[in-house]
Amino acid sequence: MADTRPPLVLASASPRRLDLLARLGIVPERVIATDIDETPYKGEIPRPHAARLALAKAEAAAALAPAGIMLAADTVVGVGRRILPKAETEAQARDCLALISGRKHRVVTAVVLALPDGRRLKRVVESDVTFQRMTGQQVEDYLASGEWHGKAGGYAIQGRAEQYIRFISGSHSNVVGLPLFETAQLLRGIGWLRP
Ligand SMILES: Cc1cn([C@H]2C[C@H](O)[C@@H](COP(=O)(O)OP(=O)(O)OP(=O)(O)O)O2)c(=O)[nH]c1=O
Repeated sequence: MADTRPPLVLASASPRRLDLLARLGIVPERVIATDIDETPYKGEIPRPHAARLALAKAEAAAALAPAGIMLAADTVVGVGRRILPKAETEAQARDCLALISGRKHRVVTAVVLALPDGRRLKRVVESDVTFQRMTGQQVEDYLASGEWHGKAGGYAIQGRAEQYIRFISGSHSNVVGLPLFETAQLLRGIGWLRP
């Protein structure tokens, strides 16, 4: 039977999100990389920040592909009320690691669907990640790997950082960048995926 569903557009430049979607059996019709300002507002805390940016990415893509269903997400690493940066320099990554080493932090991913009829659906998912206390040598080794580059909180659970992660509470895919359980639920809710 012909597929009459609106095309699904991934509003993200992240190769990880494409890979995660593939695990739901989904290959988006199109990928639109958005370029929005990701600077937190003054005093903005992780959860509303992630939700605001995911919606902004969805809206930016919807303006380019109004007939499609936009799927956008934003992942933020928070320590308390503080939002850690996407580490662009080694110094930033070092600061992030110093903050998360030996303690628990929160990873928040907001997922937004923007539908052609104007509806906007959102789920915000939180996972807690506990790092062991990293030795100075471990920090140096990790920095030398370069895996921190461009990553929220200065690490990527899907790489060698996982050896320092003692415990995770919540969704692993959420930490990587797209919570698969909730994303599938959203897509089933609009009838795009079979129940
Ligand atoms: C904590 C953590 C973050 N990250 C990364 C994923 C993202 O690159 C980054 C969060 O930034 P995002 O702004 O959510 O995503 P992005 O810049 O990769 O893509 P786009 O904005 O186009 O959707 O942190 C990991 O890959 N693994 C992890 O364990």
